[in-house]
Order: sequence, then C-alpha cells, then structure tokens
Amino acid sequence: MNQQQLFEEIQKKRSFLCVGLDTDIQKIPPHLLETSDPVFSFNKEIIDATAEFSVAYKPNLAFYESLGSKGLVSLEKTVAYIKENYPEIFLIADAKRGDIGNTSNLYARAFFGEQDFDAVTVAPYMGEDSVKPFMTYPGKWVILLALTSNKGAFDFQFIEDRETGDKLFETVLKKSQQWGSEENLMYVVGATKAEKLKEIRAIVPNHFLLVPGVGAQGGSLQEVAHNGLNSKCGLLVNSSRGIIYASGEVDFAEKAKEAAREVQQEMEALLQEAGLI
Ligand SMILES: O=C(O)c1cc(=O)[nH]c(=O)n1[C@@H]1O[C@H](COP(=O)(O)O)[C@@H](O)[C@H]1O
Repeated sequence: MNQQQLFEEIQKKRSFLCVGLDTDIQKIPPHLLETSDPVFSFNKEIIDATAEFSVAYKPNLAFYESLGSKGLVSLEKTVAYIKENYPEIFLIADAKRGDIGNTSNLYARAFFGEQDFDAVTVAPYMGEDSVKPFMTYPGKWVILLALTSNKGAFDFQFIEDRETGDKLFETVLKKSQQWGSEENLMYVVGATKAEKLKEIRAIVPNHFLLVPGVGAQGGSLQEVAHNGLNSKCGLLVNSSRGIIYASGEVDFAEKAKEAAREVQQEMEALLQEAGLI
C-alpha cells in the first residue's frame, strides 16, 4: 500500500485509528478459553467489530511469541483473516526488530516474505545496515522508533549531540531520511510526547507517524492531531487496551466496537476541522 492509498482509506473511513491486537490470554473473556484457539477467536471477533472504524491493525509480537508455537499459529491465522476479509486495512507487525544486515534480511523475510504484513516496527539503534533490509520489499514499510511513549524514552532519546545540538530522536529522524522516503518509512512518536510533535513535523513534514499511547497510557488525541496532522493526515493513532479490553465479558466485541466508534467520531471531527475530509 502506498501513502496516497493509505490517505484515501483514512478519508473513506473518516478515521486514522490503528487497533492494537495486544491479545493477552489472561485477559480473554473466560467463555473463549473453551475454543480451540482462544487468541484467534478473540481477534476475529474484535476485528469484525472494529474494522469499519479502523484503517490499521497492529498485533504486537510479544503477545503471540509468549505462547510459543501456538501463539505463532494464532498470529498467522489473524494475518490471513485480515488479508482475506479486510484487504484494505494496513497491517503492522509490532516487532521492534533490527540486527546486523545479514540477520535483518531474515527478519524482513519473516514479516514481508513469509507473512503478509504491510509494515514492521524497527529499532534504529544498530544503524543503516540494520534498517535497510526491511526496505527492499516494494510497497512495504519500516516504522522506525523515534520518540517512544514510555518513561525510559528519557534515558537515551533526549541525549544531545555535542556538535549539532540535536537530541538523539532528532538525529534518528534526520539521518534515517537518507535511508528511505515518505513512501517506505514512518516513525513512531508516542502520544505521551505530543507536545514534541510540532518540532518533529518541522523535521519530517510529510512522513506518516505511528502514534501509540492514547487510551491506556493517557495521551491526548486532540493534542496529537493539532500538532501532528499534515496534508495527507500523516497519522496512525494506535489504541490497544483501551479498545480490545473495553469489556472482559461476553459483550467484549460489542464494547470494543463502541470504544472504536467513539475514537473514530473524535477523529472524524479532527479531520473535518483540518479540512482533510
Ligand atoms: O511501537 C509501538 O507500537 C509502541 C511504541 C511506543 O513508544 N509505545 C508503545 O506503547 N508502543 C506499543 O503500542 C501499544 C500500546 O498499547 P496500549 O497502551 O494498550 O494502547 C503496545 O503494543 C506497545 O508495545
């Protein structure tokens, strides 16, 4: 999927919501535990309930890998289900990968060759040769960690370069633009750091940003949109727990739908206000 197609989906659905499929077996409603694949059963119902309000899904690999081979089967079935039933939806593997080039090549093959993800989250720490292998697949995207939503973001990401005065996350944004373009590179910016989005937009005016941290982590969608929207929306805002665990009972899918609709309606108003729909 290219940038224009993603923007058109956003306009069509009047939403830039990414639903995080962080499916924790310990939080799945008890009645689903009797099915042969509780994680997939949960995901399928969540997807069917929220697809009309979301333009992207983001399974976080930790939730699947932690279940061993069974979890990987649930993930594969989830990917296949989305691709078959909702092919217009942008599918992100939240894996935060990155290693020496030879190894990154195989990570890239895992997500883009073996599985049919549209994008994968990548850590920039090991530099250019660790990131570029993910960019060799046409139509596929790298989503590079820039300024993350967690407290630990302050450990390294704000360290200033003595020569340029740039903070580390600014260096990541600037340097990585030599590796890819706005057609294959997005950045993660946490919603909890929304006040930084204006400065970030000055460096990357046209790139899409994946913004996690609204909902359970308390980031403000309004602030994210006011500081981060660009002429093609340029934002995918993720909420995981705030949507998929809106209820832990038999009505979980219905409640997830309501939660997704609520966010979509707020997004629609923000898109209208910005003249994007
Ligand atoms: O790369 C990410 O998606 C990510 C980056 C970041 O800075 N902060 C962050 O929360 N995430 C992920 O986004 C999701 C947030 O989940 P909720 O807090 O439940 O909405 C989790 O899957 C996190 O691993």
